[in-house]
Parts: sequence; structure tokens; C-alpha cells
Amino acid sequence: MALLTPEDLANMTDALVENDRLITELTTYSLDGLCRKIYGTAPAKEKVAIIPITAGGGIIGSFSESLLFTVQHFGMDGFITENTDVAGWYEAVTKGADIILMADDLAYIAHNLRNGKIAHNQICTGRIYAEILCHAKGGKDGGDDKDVLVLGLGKVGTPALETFLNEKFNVYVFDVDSNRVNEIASQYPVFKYDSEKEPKSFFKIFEATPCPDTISESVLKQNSIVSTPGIPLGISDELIEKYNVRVVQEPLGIGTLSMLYAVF
Ligand SMILES: NC(=O)C1=CN([C@@H]2O[C@H](COP(=O)(O)OP(=O)(O)OC[C@H]3O[C@@H](n4cnc5c(N)ncnc54)[C@H](O)[C@@H]3O)[C@@H](O)[C@H]2O)C=CC1
Ligand SMILES: NCCC[C@@H](N)C(=O)NCCCC[C@H](N)C(=O)O
Repeated sequence: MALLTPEDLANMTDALVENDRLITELTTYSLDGLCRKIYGTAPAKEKVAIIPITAGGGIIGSFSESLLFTVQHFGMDGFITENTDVAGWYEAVTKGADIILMADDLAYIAHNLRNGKIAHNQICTGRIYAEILCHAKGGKDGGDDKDVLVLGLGKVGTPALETFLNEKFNVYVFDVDSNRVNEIASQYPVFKYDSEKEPKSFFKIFEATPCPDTISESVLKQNSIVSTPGIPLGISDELIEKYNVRVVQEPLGIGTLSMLYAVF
């Protein structure tokens, strides 16, 4: 899994606030409101403990602080444990935490100690970024509002395509790993997107890859919406400006709020 860097998180607080505004403009739901709608849950004064984990690559600068900002920004009570790892878990529980947030290099989870629910960041991230596109108001020409292009069929992209299929979208998929495309196409009723054989542009594009410039001019329309957890951003500033593309992208907070609503 591509690991976050402190640089990825440098502008996270501004990005979360700005993306919440954009999500509201596109969907009429605030991020908080959209999470309530898709999960059917709501916070009930849970105390959230964030436990720094030293395993693997170790602590990532401002990772825990970014989680605390997210928790508090959406009105919840949270704290970062003074201790790490097992000692941090003990501290969290003895301080009355209801929900634990913690991440090593292989998994970032939310665990509700009261109801037993557990959520995984990659699944919840794929779902919320897909739901943002599902709820985004259609293009001026309307018709293709149910078409969506999914770029990147990994641990985030797969839950996203499942969300689009559940919402009855026509899902076009692409991945540089053709074996992965064939595997997905054998499991799900999706269309393999091939820009050479059948060029097609999309109003709604989802991207979850670790590469830049994955979104080419050929797939864009005027006013396209790109919903992408992918880091780095998969579309150039030039194309964003030329096609007035609205881009929903933020490194950690949107996926974290989705995880919390999944365990309330
Ligand atoms: N913003 C957020 O909250 C989060 C962001 N991420 C980011 O999302 C991205 C995807 O994460 P995962 O799904 O866990 O990774 P993954 O490695 O499971 O999947 C990535 C997929 O993208 C494909 N790919 C790579 N280059 C491509 C290209 N040029 N065009 C099309 N497909 C390409 C790979 O073949 C792979 O199938 C990563 O950049 C990760 O850092 C992950 C979780 C949360
Ligand atoms: N964008 C959300 C997904 C994050 C994931 N790509 C990652 O960097 N995981 C490693 C996090 C390690 C955190 C560290 N153990 C700490 O506790 O500071």
C-alpha cells in the first residue's frame, strides 16, 4: 500500500473544509449529511481515541493530528493517546474510548468497542468517494448521468465499483493491469473501457491509483466531475482548467469520516 507522507498531509485541514463545500455544491449534501444518508447512522457523543502505531514504517508526521482534526471538525470528542501501540490501546480503553482509530502499514481501521463494528479505510474510502459521484447532480445534457468511468481496480477502486453497480450505474473500468481488468470483468457486470477501440468521454470519473496523469483529455467533457482518493492527483491542472473539471480529492479526512459512520 502506498503510504502517506507528511507532505501529503500538509494542507489536509484546508482540503477537508474545501472539499466539504464542493461536495455540498455537487450533491446538496454536506459530507456529514451524505455519510448519515448512506450508512443510516449518526454520532451519539462517542469518545474517539487515536492510537499512534510504531509498527512497520512507524509514525507518520501529523497523521494522528489529522485524524484528531477530522474527529473534532465534525463535532466529535477525540484524543490522541500519549502512549503508542499496546500501551496506547490500554490508555484508550481506561480513558473510556468508545471508538479506536489506528493504522499500521497494512491497515487503517476504526473499531467501535461498544457495538463491535469495525471498518477498513480502503473499503470506506472507495464507498464514500463513489457515493459522492452517485449523488452529484447530472450534467447539463443529463443523459450520461448514469455512466461512470472507474480508473484503478485495487483495494479502493473495487469497493467503489461495487457501490456504483449497487446504484445502477453503467460502470466502465480501466486498469493498467489487464489481468485485473479481466478478473473484475469476470466477477462484475462492467464494461471494459478501451480508449482505442471505443473512445468515450464521461461526466463522472472515479480514480484510485497511485499515479499522476491517469485521466487523459479523451475521457473528459466540459464540467466533468472527478472523485479521486488517488494520491498524487491523477489529472493535470491544465485539463482541470480547460474542461472546468470539479475535483473532489483529500488525503485522509473524507475516508476517515466514512469509517466513523460505518461503525456508529
Ligand atoms: N485519499 C484517501 O483517503 C485515500 C487514498 N488512498 C490512495 O488511493 C490510491 C489507491 O489505493 P489502493 O486501491 O489501496 O491501491 P492498490 O495498489 O490496491 O490499487 C491501485 C490500482 O491502480 C492500478 N493502476 C496503477 N497505475 C495505473 C494507471 N496509470 N492507470 C490505471 N490504473 C493504474 C494498479 O494496477 C492497481 O490495480 C493510492 O494512491 C492510495 O494512496 C488510499 C486510501 C485512502
Ligand atoms: N489515506 C488513508 C490511507 C492511509 C494509508 N495509505 C497509509 O498511509 N497508511 C499508513 C498509516 C501509518 C500511520 C502510522 N502508523 C501512525 O500511527 O502515525
